[in-house]
Amino acid sequence: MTTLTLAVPSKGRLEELTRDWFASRGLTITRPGGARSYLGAVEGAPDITVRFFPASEIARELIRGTIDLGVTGLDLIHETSEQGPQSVLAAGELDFGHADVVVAVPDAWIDVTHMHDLADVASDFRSRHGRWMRIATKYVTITRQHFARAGIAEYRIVESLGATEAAPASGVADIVVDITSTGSTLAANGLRVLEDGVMLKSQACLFAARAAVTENKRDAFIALFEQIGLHGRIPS
Ligand SMILES: Nc1ncnc2c1ncn2[C@@H]1O[C@H](COP(=O)(O)OP(=O)(O)OP(=O)(O)O)[C@@H](O)[C@H]1O
Ligand SMILES: O=P(O)(O)OC[C@H]1O[C@H](OP(=O)(O)OP(=O)(O)O)[C@H](O)[C@@H]1O
Repeated sequence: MTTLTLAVPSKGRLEELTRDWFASRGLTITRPGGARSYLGAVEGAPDITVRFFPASEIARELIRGTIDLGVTGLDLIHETSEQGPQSVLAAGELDFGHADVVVAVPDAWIDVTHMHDLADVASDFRSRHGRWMRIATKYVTITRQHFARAGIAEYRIVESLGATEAAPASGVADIVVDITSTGSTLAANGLRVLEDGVMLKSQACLFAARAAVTENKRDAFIALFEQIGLHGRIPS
């Protein structure tokens, strides 16, 4: 029997929604070893092995090809590989986990409404303040690519793994690149998204590893995709 390895978010906001999504398609994901076990199963489908990983590790392992299928945010695929979605096979958008990766500046920067204004600020920053403009983010790849496209090179990235929106007020950085859905965290921290500051629109997606769709796994993919309503969506 050919086995498919499916990775499911182990924590965070995507965990429950992913399990709900599969359940609504008749696949009940179980965690026989309890909440702290990282191995799972699908009821009635012994040919599927479930592994629980943080969403960011699912992106990494899909790109490496150590798992066959996984659910993660599109933002994390873009962030984990310079090649973005080309580094994996997209199987379906799951219509939850909608959020945008954005550039946001302090409300007080009233003259800065677009990326071209930010380009002016960045090029003057050093002469005015004696240092580069600093961007707090965990989205280093996405920021570099987007700022290069906008012609902005004069900045420094301050890597931030949590509470990124606090960085400008605490003096750790000047602006942020972060993910947002309701916008309330940015607003609560006195930050405003530039009018052309949406860098990426993300949602949770099902991806397959490029190396996974082999001849001997093809039937297993077809059976699973039939069951979850992604008929004809076998990536190739
Ligand atoms: N505010 C949000 N609204 C909707 N989706 C979000 C939001 N924040 C994050 N996401 C999506 O969920 C994914 C995982 O975010 P989450 O914060 O749950 O990550 P995690 O890996 O569990 O946590 P950590 O970053 O602390 O390890 C993000 O990459 C993004 O696709
Ligand atoms: O636009 P909003 O609805 O305010 O959401 C934005 C927040 O959501 C995410 O954090 P999360 O809540 O996942 O926690 P984290 O900061 O620990 O990653 C993200 O990092 C933002 O901080």
